[in-house]
Amino acid sequence: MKIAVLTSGGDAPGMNPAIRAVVRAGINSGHEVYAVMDGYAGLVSGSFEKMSRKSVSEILAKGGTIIGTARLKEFNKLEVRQRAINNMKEAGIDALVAIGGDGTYRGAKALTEMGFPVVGLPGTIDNDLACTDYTIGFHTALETIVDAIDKIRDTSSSHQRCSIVEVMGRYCGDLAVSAGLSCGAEFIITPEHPMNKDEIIERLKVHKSEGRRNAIIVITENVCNVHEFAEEITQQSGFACRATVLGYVQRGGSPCAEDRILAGRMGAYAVDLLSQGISGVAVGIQNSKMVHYTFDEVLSTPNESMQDIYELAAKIR
Ligand SMILES: Nc1ncnc2c1ncn2[C@@H]1O[C@H](COP(=O)(O)OP(=O)(O)O)[C@@H](O)[C@H]1O
Ligand SMILES: O=P(O)(O)OC[C@H]1O[C@](O)(COP(=O)(O)O)[C@@H](O)[C@@H]1O
Ligand SMILES: [Mg+2]
Repeated sequence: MKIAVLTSGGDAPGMNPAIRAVVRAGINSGHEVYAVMDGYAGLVSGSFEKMSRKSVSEILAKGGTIIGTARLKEFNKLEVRQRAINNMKEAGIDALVAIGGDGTYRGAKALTEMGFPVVGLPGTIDNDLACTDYTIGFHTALETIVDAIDKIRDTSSSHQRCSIVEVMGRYCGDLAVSAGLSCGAEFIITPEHPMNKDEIIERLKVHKSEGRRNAIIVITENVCNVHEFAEEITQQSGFACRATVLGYVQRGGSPCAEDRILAGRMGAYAVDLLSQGISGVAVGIQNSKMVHYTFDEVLSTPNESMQDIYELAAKIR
């Protein structure tokens, strides 16, 4: 079988180990493996490169994705996807492994509905996909955030300030809650558990009156304007407050061991599925076991895998 592999949407640490696993497991199972450059854009332009064992050597520790990624709006058009399928058929490609997040899965579902076999791997720092406990990249981004917040705590405490730290996640609070819990943040604000600003300011006043030197607020992006919120806190709470938007630093860097292993397992599992003639599904990890669900199931199921972490953060705050 000729298998193509692509990475799409926001890059995530661990995408390279996932590519490596698909290539190595594919070749070891007697398949040919092709890389598609720059996500769905490469499918549409027919940008394929045959991979060898050597072309994926020394990439386990590299951040980003060596085959590039893209966001291609036009992929929601039928004629654009048809061009992608025609290009794959012309190159003799039988199946595709698409590594990315929810948008990538929507594209993969659409290709599946057009009759082309696709298997999805969850590659996003956001952890915003259902039917998997973790996505590839989540743990590395979490470590980066924890390291940054610990550093912010040092300077915040020295100056007796309150610090707001905005983290990624798009509309999913999993990074914020996990980082907030790990760093003992005084407040964690997520789309799942938003908090009333007035209540936070009241609690900060109490905090200040108890002689506490600083406070950390971890917040998911897209919840509010953190600079305006910092100004309100400064005006009303008694704490001078600064906001830090962590930004793209969270997406870069060498994948942690957990992400490398997860990516390896998922890549090999995807090849096993295709070898068995199974497609139209996305791979996940649940209770340490590899699982697969249809794209429809993943995209229509609420993402509640971290429910217990949200509850724990509330219990031990
Ligand atoms: N409804 C859709 N139909 C077809 N393709 C889509 C759809 N939504 C997203 N995609 C494709 O998937 C790409 C990646 O999605 P995006 O949301 O940017 O990142 P991620 O996959 O990481 O969530 C998009 O740029 C687009 O090419
Ligand atoms: O790279 P861009 O286009 O600025 O997108 C930023 C978004 O990408 C992410 O880093 C990753 O999101 P996706 O995995 O959905 O692509 C989000 O956390 C963030 O909101
Ligand atoms: Mg996404």
